[in-house]
Amino acid sequence: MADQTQPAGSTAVTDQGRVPTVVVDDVHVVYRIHKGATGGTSPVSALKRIVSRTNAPNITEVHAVKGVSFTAYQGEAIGLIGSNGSGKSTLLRAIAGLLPVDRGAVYTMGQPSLLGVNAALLNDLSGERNVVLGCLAMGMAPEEVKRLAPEIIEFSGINERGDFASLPMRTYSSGMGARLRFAIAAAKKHDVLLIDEALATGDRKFRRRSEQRVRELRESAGTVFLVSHSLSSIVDTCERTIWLESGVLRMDGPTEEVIAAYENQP
Ligand SMILES: Nc1ncnc2c1ncn2[C@@H]1O[C@H](COP(=O)(O)OP(=O)(O)OP(=O)(O)O)[C@@H](O)[C@H]1O
Repeated sequence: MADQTQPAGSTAVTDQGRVPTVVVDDVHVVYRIHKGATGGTSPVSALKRIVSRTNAPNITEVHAVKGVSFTAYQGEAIGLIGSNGSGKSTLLRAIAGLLPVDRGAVYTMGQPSLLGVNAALLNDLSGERNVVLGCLAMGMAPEEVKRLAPEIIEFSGINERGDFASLPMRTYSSGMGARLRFAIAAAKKHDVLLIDEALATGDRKFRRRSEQRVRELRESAGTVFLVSHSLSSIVDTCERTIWLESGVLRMDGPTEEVIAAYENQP
């Protein structure tokens, strides 16, 4: 959701001259899972319910994010940590505007870009074609795409073991696909870039390159969020970290302090 209280392009400067890019205000996200009275949501069970006129499906609720609030500023890289199922990916998707919030609100500068390992590229098209489509979809001009495409392919490293850029993406390993997705998204300057585990999928050499790129994106005044189970990636990339547990914000502060508390929990 875009900030409706600020006209586009305005820079409300608060808190010692820092420019806020994302304001998360008491956000709750609830997933509603439809469980059929006769078991399941398949067309077969739905038809059985219709024919037998049994009750509408039961709905189970999962309250994945519970009242989270924080403000992110321009130039910050913020790590999101927490155990499995603590709500990290859900919060990122809510910031990206891909999930509706149940209560509270998210205000962002521009449209945040979510870079996940599942970001959509077309498997039947070559890496090269996906680079072009991905860049056009991010709003780049065709000349800019033409200029940047070789750099993106090189950054992704997919051609290190042969000419994979001209082969369909379905021939890529999952790591190669993730690297290409990262390379495409990182080619553009984003006001707010959300990265979900993408760095963890590359090999060591690629990880170093991508961490360097995250630093550059930060320096070009964007805000970067990084969800990762690799605490070393978070330490190397982020100076601020938010720790979520069971959907609740447990701690928000300098990375070393938050990671020390996370590692020392009983
Ligand atoms: N599409 C969905 N439908 C229903 N419940 C979901 C869905 N996605 C996530 N959940 C639930 O929401 C909660 C938070 O999940 P989420 O994926 O945000 O956690 P996470 O911290 O990113 O986990 P992980 O570290 O394992 O990736 C979990 O209880 C999960 O079961």
